[in-house]
Amino acid sequence: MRIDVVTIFPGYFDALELSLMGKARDRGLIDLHVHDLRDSAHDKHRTVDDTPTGGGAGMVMKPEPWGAALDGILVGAGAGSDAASEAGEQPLAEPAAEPLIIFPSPAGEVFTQAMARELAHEQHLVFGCGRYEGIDQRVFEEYAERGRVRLVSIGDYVLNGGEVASIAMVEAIGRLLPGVVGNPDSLVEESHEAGLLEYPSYTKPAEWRGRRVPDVLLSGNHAAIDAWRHEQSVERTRRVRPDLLGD
Ligand SMILES: Nc1nc2cc(Br)ccc2s1
Repeated sequence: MRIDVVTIFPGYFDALELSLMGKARDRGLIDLHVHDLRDSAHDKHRTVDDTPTGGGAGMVMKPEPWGAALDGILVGAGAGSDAASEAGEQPLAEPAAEPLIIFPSPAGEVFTQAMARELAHEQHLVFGCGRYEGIDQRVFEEYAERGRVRLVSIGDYVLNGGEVASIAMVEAIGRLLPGVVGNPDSLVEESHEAGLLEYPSYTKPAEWRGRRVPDVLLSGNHAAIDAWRHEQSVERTRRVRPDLLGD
């Protein structure tokens, strides 16, 4: 999977050089490209924001730098117009899959494990990280007309920008790609994977500060263990997230 990120704070994405995401990149499972939006701001001061038209507090991200940055990514991916297609000729190679552009936004659809699974099938994702009071609305309109755009929220709270949300989504999606996590079985019984929260986990020692591991887990009776774990998942979900059960 190719992932492009547009941001005024590229340094945030150094976090994706670590751990599993870093290994996935080293192994070519994820091809990450981070673009500084200011490199697409061609005025003398590399301006990316301006005051809100109609008044109001804060600043809004200007459309021109976003247009230059996203065009550069889309045309580079063969998803925008190019000389061959403009000349009406057949492209030499099969055009690349059309990228999906994701703008993290508190006003977006809520990101879920189901969406992570869905997006893990994409060949090319582009994350546009807004800051300030957001991005000029015409950017969303422009790219929704030319391709696929989704505004996505990672929760009902407001961050200072889309970078942290993008990192969260890249990790949630990236870990589902074949070969990224060592044992794919570990993806099956996680919270939200089957619409339930995961059961509590234990390891050695069998007793710690007078607290024993539940006897069933020491029984070797795997049918009983599976039943206990499912019961624990349902009980935890009903207690903590009854909405997931439709209650
Ligand atoms: N929860 C979220 N808050 C924000 C704030 C900004 Br500014 C941009 C994107 C997001 S996603």
